[in-house]
Amino acid sequence: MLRSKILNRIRLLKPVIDRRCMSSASKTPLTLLEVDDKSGIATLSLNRPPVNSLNIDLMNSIIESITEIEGNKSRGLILTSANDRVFCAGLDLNELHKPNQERLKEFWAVFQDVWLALHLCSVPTAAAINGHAPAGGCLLATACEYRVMLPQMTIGLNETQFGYMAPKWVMLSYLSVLPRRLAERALTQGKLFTTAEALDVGLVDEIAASKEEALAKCSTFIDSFSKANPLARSLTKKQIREPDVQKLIADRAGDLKECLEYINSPLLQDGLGAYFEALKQKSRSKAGKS
Ligand SMILES: CC/C=C\C/C=C\C/C=C/C=C/CC(=O)SCCNC(=O)CCNC(=O)[C@H](O)C(C)(C)COP(=O)(O)OP(=O)(O)OC[C@H]1O[C@@H](n2cnc3c(N)ncnc32)[C@H](O)[C@@H]1OP(=O)(O)O
Repeated sequence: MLRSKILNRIRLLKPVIDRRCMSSASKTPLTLLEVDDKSGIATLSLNRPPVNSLNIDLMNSIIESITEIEGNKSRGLILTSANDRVFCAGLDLNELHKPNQERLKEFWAVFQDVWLALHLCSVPTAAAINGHAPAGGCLLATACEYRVMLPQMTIGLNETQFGYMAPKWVMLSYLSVLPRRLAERALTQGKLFTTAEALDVGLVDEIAASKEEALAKCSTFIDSFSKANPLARSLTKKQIREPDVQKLIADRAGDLKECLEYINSPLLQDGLGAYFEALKQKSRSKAGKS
């Protein structure tokens, strides 16, 4: 009964995700998908310069790739970045700052979809975190089952640093990896963990000296399921993740409404504007422009 319920729910989910995927074709490859013909493991690289910030097109491209990977019977999915400094800079602040309301609704729905698609992905998933992973970038990493990170990077849900509170389902993704007291402290502080700190608290599982080593460690993790029946493994993962997923699926409209109110509030728009300006200023001074 529960199995068919879960499968039906996934089928219900899929049409939403598939329909969204068809709606936008990006001109440049926002994601690069390679399947190793020996191991059968798919590597999905985020490829939206300069920092893989998540806009509608990139998130649709990720969803499309996950749907393709699940359909082509890949043995596993490794999520990584084509950029050697940044894994993913989180949500594209251009989508949140002074947003077009219709676009913001679509943006948020796709944000919900990309988490559901990755969190419920039927094949084993691992993140080779070869760059900084703040906020939404951290969410993509925690949606995966295993995380390998390179040194001297940062990862964490830093929303309170720019005046936001992460949505409930984003917090749940953190709580699926960190003990509650630590997750609460990190969320309220908006903490960005260094690679060493992230390993220490269990936010990441291993550290690798290079991207190649990180990919190899992720492949070893995926190989650890070689003796498990793929369907039984997938159903077991979905059953364990079902309660968290249900909290979003049961009230996607409510989550969207709360997000719109929150993002559009003047206080938050001011905070976000100042934060975004500081980022641009930092970038300009780095490039030697005053
Ligand atoms: C009740 C609650 C319900 C709902 C809640 C409502 C809303 C919640 C909102 C929520 C969730 C938010 C999650 C998010 O992901 S918001 C985004 C958070 N991201 C960040 O804070 C990261 C910011 N970026 C950085 O820290 C750094 O850029 C870096 C560490 C990722 C990389 O540093 P670099 O030194 O390599 O690069 P920079 O010079 O800083 O940047 C280069 C370039 O990229 C621009 N940029 C950086 N990050 C973003 C971004 N997230 N979006 C858009 N653009 C970004 C940066 O401005 C530079 O651009 P220019 O060169 O100035 O053009």
